[in-house]
Amino acid sequence: MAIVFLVGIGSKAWYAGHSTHSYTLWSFAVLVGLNMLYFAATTNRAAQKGGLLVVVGLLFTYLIASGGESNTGPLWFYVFPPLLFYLTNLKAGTAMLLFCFLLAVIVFQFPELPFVTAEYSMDFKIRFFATLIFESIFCFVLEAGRLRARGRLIELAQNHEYAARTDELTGLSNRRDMLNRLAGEFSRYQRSGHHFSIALIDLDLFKTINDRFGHDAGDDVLRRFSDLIKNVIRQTDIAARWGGEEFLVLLPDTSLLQALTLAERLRAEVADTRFESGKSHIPVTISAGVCSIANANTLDDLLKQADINLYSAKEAGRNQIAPRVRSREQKGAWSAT
Ligand SMILES: Nc1nc2c(ncn2[C@@H]2O[C@H](COP(=O)(O)OP(=O)(O)OP(=O)(O)O)[C@@H](O)[C@H]2O)c(=O)[nH]1
Repeated sequence: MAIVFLVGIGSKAWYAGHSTHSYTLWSFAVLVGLNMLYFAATTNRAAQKGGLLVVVGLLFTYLIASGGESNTGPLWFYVFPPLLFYLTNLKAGTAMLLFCFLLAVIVFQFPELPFVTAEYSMDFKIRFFATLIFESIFCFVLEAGRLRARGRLIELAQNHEYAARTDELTGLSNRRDMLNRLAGEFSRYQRSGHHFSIALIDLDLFKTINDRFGHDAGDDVLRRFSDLIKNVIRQTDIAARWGGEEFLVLLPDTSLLQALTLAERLRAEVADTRFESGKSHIPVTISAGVCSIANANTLDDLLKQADINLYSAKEAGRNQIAPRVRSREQKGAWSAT
């Protein structure tokens, strides 16, 4: 758009017989064009903005010093404040505006300088600065308001995005987020063959806990158990509240045996932790069904198999992990039976 303007006004000056003025405006159009070509070749946005600002600064200095056609050149100065804030930020824009004011002061104060050919009346100079200062302050306030609103919108969007994928009570991922992550991990497995496992965990006899100690105490157990999971899993693992008192842990790059080891560590940790409601001790244990993608064809299969394993852990008396495991000589390592 700037090029069209410069070429158009330059052509008008040409027909009006101001050939020097038109050549200068066309030269600026070429500089703007070169700046765009540079950006197309390098995609360096910062250099492109910097170049454009230099070109625009030079152009406005020329317009003020030469007066343009019929001494109307300084009118173009009013484009500068919004353009500067648009191209830079509040701080840099303000600094550059002050620099432009300085240039205008120099041109107005020293008409004998060799490049200054225009003459302006004192009334014009006073009104020019007054209106420009008013416009600059107005642009600054608008831009500051725009930035504040933008920051607030980004914060709101982030909060909504967080709420949409997080379980409110425990702070873990919710079921929807876990389904997305499972789909992502399954695609990674199909692409690169990286195995992963899941552990479906259920708090044993949770209804009894609620009935004996109250719903708030039950909520507290869910929160404390979630904290335990966060401490036991690796940073790359993801834990989610799958629903009610059921949790699902996704373990990337983990074999079935490694997943069983982790589930067993978590089971032991819960059994060893003292949960309390007031002064009463709440007996809390977990059961878990573990499954590896190596033993399933699809995600549905994987989840079904983990559920079946959880069911057999419950059937076998709770406070245990399935598939059943037996310990090897190495402490902490497990093998499926
Ligand atoms: N406090 C609390 N309780 C919940 C929440 N979500 C689900 N529950 C309760 O969890 C209990 C689950 O009970 P059941 O599905 O019968 O299972 P269980 O008592 O854990 O028995 P098993 O799973 O067989 O060991 C129900 O009483 C639900 O009301 C929650 O957010 N807070």
